[in-house]
Amino acid sequence: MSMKLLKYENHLDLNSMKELPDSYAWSSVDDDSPTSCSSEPVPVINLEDPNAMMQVGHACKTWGVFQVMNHGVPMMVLDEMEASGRKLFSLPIQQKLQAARPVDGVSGYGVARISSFFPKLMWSEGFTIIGSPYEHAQKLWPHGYTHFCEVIEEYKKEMNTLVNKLMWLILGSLGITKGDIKWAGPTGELKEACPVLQLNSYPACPDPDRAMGLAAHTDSTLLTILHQNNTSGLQVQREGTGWVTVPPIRGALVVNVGDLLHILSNGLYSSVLHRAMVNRTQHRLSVAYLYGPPSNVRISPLSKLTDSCHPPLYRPVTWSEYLGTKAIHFNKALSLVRLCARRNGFVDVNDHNSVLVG
Ligand SMILES: C=C1C[C@]23C[C@H]1CC[C@H]2[C@@]12CCC[C@@](C)(C(=O)O1)[C@H]2[C@@H]3C(=O)O
Ligand SMILES: O=C(O)CCC(=O)C(=O)O
Ligand SMILES: [Fe+2]
Repeated sequence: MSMKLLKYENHLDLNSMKELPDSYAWSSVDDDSPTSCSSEPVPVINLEDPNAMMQVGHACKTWGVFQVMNHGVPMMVLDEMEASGRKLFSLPIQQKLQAARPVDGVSGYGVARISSFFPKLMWSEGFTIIGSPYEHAQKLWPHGYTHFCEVIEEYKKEMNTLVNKLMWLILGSLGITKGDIKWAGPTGELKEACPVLQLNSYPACPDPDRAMGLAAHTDSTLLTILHQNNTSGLQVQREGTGWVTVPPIRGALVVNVGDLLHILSNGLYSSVLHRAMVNRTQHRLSVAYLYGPPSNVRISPLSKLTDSCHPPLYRPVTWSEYLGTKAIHFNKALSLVRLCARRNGFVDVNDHNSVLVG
């Protein structure tokens, strides 16, 4: 029997397993348990606050993650997305496998793409939608796919509006205006890259302290907007503190700084390392809207943010080039597009284009 089939068989069992199989036991998970009780909470920003831009900038600089309220996305759109996600993941495994992600593909049903970089399996299943959801939905619900498609399209529309709002707040906080962004249209709308929607399902787990829902990673995006249901599990790593839980707040959305915003801001705003934990009794669901630049745009540090004292730290890269690097090198991808010496004076060993400065 092939490994792929075995993995999917294990998946089939995730919802009913009474014990954690060894292949899912991450021995080191509780060595670095969260310190969230004692630490400062992840910032929660009211987007209607006149000071929102300053707060967003501060959160990007000091955390790389924040939650937003009064973001303009109707509660009903969030609830319907959640219900549709639940419906999808509660289908029988054979049905879900009709829409399985091809071995060399990106969209469809399957285990986390980053699984291959880890020796143990993750306690989760994912569904990636790129472009139109019709093809997948038709395979999942041959006789009733239109509602799912409508929900996805509506969700993407709302997320696109919000991502525009957030991008301009973030760029504004860096002193960047519309004329500085090549991929902004005449009325300031950011030309839409093909957005990616990632649905994640984390079934209740018999031994949550030894399991991992989604292993630590940064997103290969400019921004990610995450909707989590009422079950906690998302944790972010903060320098000097450790893992901090991002508590679910009804109606709020989590915003992550991704690697491409890290590059665009010349490292002023750092992409955030995050992971998802699982729990013993509740099924957890999350929906990530992954926002990147249009495919022909090369992202490099904004010239307004660089001068002779602050040279560009990264070389230009398109979203798809970066995804390709990430798919091969995973968490070394960002240092592989880095040009200059690190602030601590060392040159990254992976970086063959390094120039020492200062
Ligand atoms: C556009 C993207 C961004 C991807 C790859 C591709 C499609 C799915 C995205 C995710 C979603 C889940 C976490 C992640 C780490 C994963 O494994 O798949 C993400 C990855 C990335 O941000 O690198
Ligand atoms: O489920 C979560 O809270 C995290 C999901 C995530 O990090 C992702 O989809 O990229
Ligand atoms: Fe993520």
